[in-house]
Amino acid sequence: MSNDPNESEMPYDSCEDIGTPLNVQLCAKYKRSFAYITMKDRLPIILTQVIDHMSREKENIVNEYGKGALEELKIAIGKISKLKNELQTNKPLILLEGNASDVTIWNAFLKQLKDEEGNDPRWFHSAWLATECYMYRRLREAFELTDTLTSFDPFRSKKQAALLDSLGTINVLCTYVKRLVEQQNCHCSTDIKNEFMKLLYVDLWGNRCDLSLSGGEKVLMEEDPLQKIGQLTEYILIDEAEKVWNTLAVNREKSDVIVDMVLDNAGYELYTDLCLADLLVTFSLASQVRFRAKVLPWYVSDVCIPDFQWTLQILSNSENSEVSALANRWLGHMKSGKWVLCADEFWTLPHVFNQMQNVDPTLYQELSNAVLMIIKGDLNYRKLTGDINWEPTKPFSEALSGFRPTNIAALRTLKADTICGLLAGQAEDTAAKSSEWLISGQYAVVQYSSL
Ligand SMILES: O=P(O)(O)OC[C@@]1(O)O[C@H](CO)[C@@H](O)[C@@H]1O
Ligand SMILES: [Mn+2]
Repeated sequence: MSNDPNESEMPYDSCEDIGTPLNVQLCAKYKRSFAYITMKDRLPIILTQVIDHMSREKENIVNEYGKGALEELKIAIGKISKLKNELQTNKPLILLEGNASDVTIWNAFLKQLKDEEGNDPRWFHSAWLATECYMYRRLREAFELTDTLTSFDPFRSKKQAALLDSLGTINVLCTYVKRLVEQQNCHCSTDIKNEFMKLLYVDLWGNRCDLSLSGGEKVLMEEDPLQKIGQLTEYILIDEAEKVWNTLAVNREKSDVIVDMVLDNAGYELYTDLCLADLLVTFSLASQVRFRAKVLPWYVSDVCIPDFQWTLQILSNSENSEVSALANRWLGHMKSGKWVLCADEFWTLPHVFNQMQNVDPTLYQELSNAVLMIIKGDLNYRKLTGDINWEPTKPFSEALSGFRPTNIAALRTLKADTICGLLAGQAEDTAAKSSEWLISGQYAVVQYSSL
């Protein structure tokens, strides 16, 4: 039993004082896992911040959502407080209420989520992926069941601040991208490849900006991203960017070349996604980019439809003429159909990706029509590789366990204790440099799996 005085009050009955065993799904019952730290400390902090935000902003919320919102705010705060208590006292996960389209799938999932002894699922004793996704879905339920707050996003102000706090870096990147795409005819294919690689790495490191990991604390971007990527090469543990380029180059200027970009965080990361997507359509590496956003507020900073639309709008109204011009160019891509914004329920279900073909065959089929899926971020990587504590040298394509709708590029900064595809000894060498290498966001991978 730990000597943590707080812990003795919490019934973490059979949490084991070990790390996650090999080839087992990440779970908070292993006290030396990031799952345990997340469940015990990080998620309660995020829920507390939501409650504080709602209390502090109640007048503004009532102004925006109507006076009926005041009473419903109080009820929602009560539900979120109850959710936090259930989590902290390791209670069984209860079924979702309401008739939202995903409730049936969620509840079927929860009913099969028994533990080894066939007991009901609990926060510290069921798969971390399931319980953390469940927390965000229960948070959504607190608003979904109201009359006035059904569209309330408790993370909206944080996501908007994440963009506004990065305007310095955005301005620098904008100057570079605007000049690049406006001189589109004076670049030979070598140039285009070089520019693609630069924006791919800028997009990769944009994933460091994640408010879930930071527990909602601001993540400021202040430097020149193009300079910065040159200094970060050593932190890319696996770099298959060349294979990503080759998949695009071989299909360049063909018709019907679709690239799906599965988005992660709003703010600066989304801006880097848009910059990369502009290069893809401008230099005919893709005839269409389909952005895959979330249908509900997710892991604090993930992109929902309103966040995407707000980002384009706020930038198109920027006082900086270059930022405004580039954003208007992007609104043009949306209007022309070169860019499409999609939101699919699957990305906010608890399922790992190799279950997609059964759970959402339509989405799987759609993705199969793309030449490439660019999958952003840590949570998506965890779902992609089954959220299993693989041997670090497990080949990436094997870890996908049969999920292969098309060619896949995963761009991830490491923020959870699972990895695959490393060379022999690479995990040990990196751990010797930084004990937090798997969870700090300091290291990254660009991993590729061909169809
Ligand atoms: O997917 P993202 O935004 O890159 O990271 C999501 C994250 O912050 O949330 C989970 C832990 O709470 C981990 O997957 C990771 O640390
Ligand atoms: Mn995220």
